[in-house]
Amino acid sequence: MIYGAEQEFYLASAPFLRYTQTYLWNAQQSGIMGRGMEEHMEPIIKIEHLEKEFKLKEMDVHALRDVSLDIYKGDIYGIIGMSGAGKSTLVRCLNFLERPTAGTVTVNGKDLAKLSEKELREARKDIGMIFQHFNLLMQRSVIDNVCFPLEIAGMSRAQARKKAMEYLEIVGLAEKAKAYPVQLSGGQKQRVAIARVLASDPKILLCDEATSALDPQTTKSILQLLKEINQKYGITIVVITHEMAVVQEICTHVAIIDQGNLAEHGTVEEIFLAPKSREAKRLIYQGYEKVAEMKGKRCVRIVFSENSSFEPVIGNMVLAFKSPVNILYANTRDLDGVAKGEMVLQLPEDEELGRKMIAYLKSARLTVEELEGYVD
Ligand SMILES: Nc1ncnc2c1ncn2[C@@H]1O[C@H](COP(=O)(O)OP(=O)(O)OP(=O)(O)O)[C@@H](O)[C@H]1O
Repeated sequence: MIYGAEQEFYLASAPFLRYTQTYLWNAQQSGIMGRGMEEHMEPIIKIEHLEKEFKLKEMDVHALRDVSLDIYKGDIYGIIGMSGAGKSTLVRCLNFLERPTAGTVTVNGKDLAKLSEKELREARKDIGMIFQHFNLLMQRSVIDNVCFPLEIAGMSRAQARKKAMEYLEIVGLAEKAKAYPVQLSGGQKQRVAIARVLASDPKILLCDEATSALDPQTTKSILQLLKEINQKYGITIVVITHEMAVVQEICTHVAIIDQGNLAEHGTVEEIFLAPKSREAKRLIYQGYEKVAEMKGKRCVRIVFSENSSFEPVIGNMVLAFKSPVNILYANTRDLDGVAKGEMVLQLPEDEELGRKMIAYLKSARLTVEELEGYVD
């Protein structure tokens, strides 16, 4: 493998462990190493049996229940669920903005609950955060917004400005350095927030609904920027969202939170190909227009995970069984840059024929899942 500037930086300036993690991350990205080898790596974030209860006057709110999750260096981990599911609470527990009621959060090998206030402040330097409403200082120019945390950390003004300009270049906003936040679009404001957080050299970036206030096109460009940052700097990213499209666009992994419980987690591909929990199915099927027509019928969802097309398989099946099938939904989705086709078919009423068709589709190496009973 060829060592680039980033690896040299790690070799020169960081302890062996950090270099090893970067090497493993790069090996994983370049396909040298399979995901299975992670078993031998420590997760960068380890959440074990996390509970969070808010005690209110009128009642207690149990926001998180027994959530356990491992996030590895280089992952872009989506946390998805409905409003009030507990996503923000979970992410705020990762830097102890919220203290868990029970369970442990270990970041970079440190159990956050065991740290003193000073050690916790130190540990938080590795964890950056961006928000839905950008949280910029409106009275300060773009460059001063990026400089602000650097100067607070003790960097000289000249040094801070130099570093801030470097990061404004990275996010494509160097020419707006002297502008004020009020003069920027939503997407530009989020870019400033990203430059500001990157300037502090975080190892982990938490994004709390970072694209929810943006239009679809701007959302795409910000997600693309986050992906570039992940790939270029190896920063682990945790993305909170209620939109499956965001998860599909950039995440490698996803955890689905439902009423404070971890409903399901895995790679985005695993969950997309075969969602198991009701909440995962609801999220995956939410784009289906003809859901009402699927009720009470023998429907199957098939997914192409390879580079081929549905038509010959379906056409050949209809010819082989001499029985038509009804196509209720067909679509292609881009999962982290890889096109996946999905289709919902209504099979014939005849039980035996339906079973044979399912076997036929499976023999064509399609992922086949019976929908009956899941569609609401
Ligand atoms: N500081 C708090 N005090 C009391 N209850 C809280 C507090 N923060 C969150 N909750 C409650 O915990 C539950 C989970 O809230 P949380 O904000 O984590 O959900 P969410 O999935 O992020 O929702 P949304 O997508 O709407 O932001 C909700 O019932 C919420 O009312």
